[in-house]
Amino acid sequence: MDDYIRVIDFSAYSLGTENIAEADLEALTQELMHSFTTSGFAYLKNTGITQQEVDEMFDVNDRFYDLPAEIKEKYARAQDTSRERHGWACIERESLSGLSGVDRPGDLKEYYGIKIPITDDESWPFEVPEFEETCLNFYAACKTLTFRMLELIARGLGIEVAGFLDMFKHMGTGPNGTNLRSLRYPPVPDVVKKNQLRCAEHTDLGCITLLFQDKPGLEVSTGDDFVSAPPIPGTVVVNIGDMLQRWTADKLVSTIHRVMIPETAEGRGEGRRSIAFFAHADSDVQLKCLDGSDKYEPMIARDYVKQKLNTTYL
Ligand SMILES: O=C(O)CCC(=O)C(=O)O
Ligand SMILES: [Fe+2]
Repeated sequence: MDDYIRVIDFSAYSLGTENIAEADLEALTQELMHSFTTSGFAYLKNTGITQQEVDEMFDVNDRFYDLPAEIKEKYARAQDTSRERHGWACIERESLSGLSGVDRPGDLKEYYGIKIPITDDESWPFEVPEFEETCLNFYAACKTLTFRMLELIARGLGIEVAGFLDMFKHMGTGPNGTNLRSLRYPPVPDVVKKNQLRCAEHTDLGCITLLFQDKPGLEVSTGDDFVSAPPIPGTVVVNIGDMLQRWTADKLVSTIHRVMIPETAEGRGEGRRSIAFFAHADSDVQLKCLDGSDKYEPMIARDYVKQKLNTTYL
């Protein structure tokens, strides 16, 4: 099972590299496709996103989370369950168990969702002056890395690269559900509700997720069991979401994962932080099986997201 979530060296196509040799691109494509068609998960090392950038994101988000609740409340995300919204969500506001059909209490996490461009009724927390810039820079880096992966995925699927990338052209600028989310799991309270987890088992609903984490707790399903996917310094976890599984007629797999409550008293006394970048196709894209089959009915991305999100807010 050691090989279930492989570490892939992305240095040939890391951010900032140009003029990549065809053989390197092909090798990387094969490695990614192996992981995405088996466990649906991989670690990428040497992506070009540095640990310093990740630490700055953790730091600036901590400064927001450390504000009094009444200030954070000003930045609460709109209670609109039909789409991703920009803003903060308090502990137990969301249970991702809805996505897997299991009944659990709200997750023991708070989060801030960055969904750009922001709308007239949304804002950035001015109490943490560097928040907006740090988050926007990190979003840009995640977007570039995602586009590189989408390009390799298109190659791996044998479809036209430019046409596929065009279906993500509004990411960060227009109608597209992509969002960057920082998550903070507080030290576990003395009393925990029955069946409550830090993050309930679920599959991600978008196309590709990038995940940066500072402590163990993440577990990935193998079908009949779970394996842990602890942080490996200098790497980012990448996984496939439901939208891409459906779109590829199940060739790429979206795998169940969760974040458990630590078993030891020491672990429970510590908080945990993560940052997830959920990349979606443009909202008006028709998700029609890319292999030309009719395994799934064509569906508009916006409607797909709406249907999934309706299950997660409490
Ligand atoms: O915090 C983590 O490590 C994972 C969170 C997650 O899977 C999610 O928010 O979709
Ligand atoms: Fe997830």
